[in-house]
Amino acid sequence: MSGINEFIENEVKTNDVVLFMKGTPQFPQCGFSGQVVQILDYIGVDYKSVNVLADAEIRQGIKEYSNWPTIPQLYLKGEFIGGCDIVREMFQAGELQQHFQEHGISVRGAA
Ligand SMILES: N[C@@H](CCC(=O)N[C@@H](CS)C(=O)NCC(=O)O)C(=O)O
Ligand code: FES
Repeated sequence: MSGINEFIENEVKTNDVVLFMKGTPQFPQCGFSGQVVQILDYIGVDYKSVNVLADAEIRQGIKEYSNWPTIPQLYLKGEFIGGCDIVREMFQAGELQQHFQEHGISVRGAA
């Protein structure tokens, strides 16, 4: 396994929620990444973010890791959830919040 794969695996296994994105939550560098940040902030979950624009190897490596061609990529407990479209659709259906809760992640307004 390459060093990049190990780095990615470590990130997604040691942090409950990880968002691979362009830019930072404070300053997203792309609207797709920004949308996922807004949804996660609205739901009120804590998450680790990784800026793929800071490292070309991570930008490429994360696509191979998940077999998904684009950024952003959201992970929950080591599992790839999806990109912007999937996250938005799940959020609008109330499924994202439910999914987090089912995995023991506290969300805003939940007991
Ligand atoms: N429909 C995608 C939108 C994300 C997307 O198209 N990302 C592009 C542009 S930011 C991307 O990551 N391209 C490959 C790259 O920039 O490395 C989703 O649901 O996440
Ligand atoms: S950086 Fe251009 S669409 Fe995301």
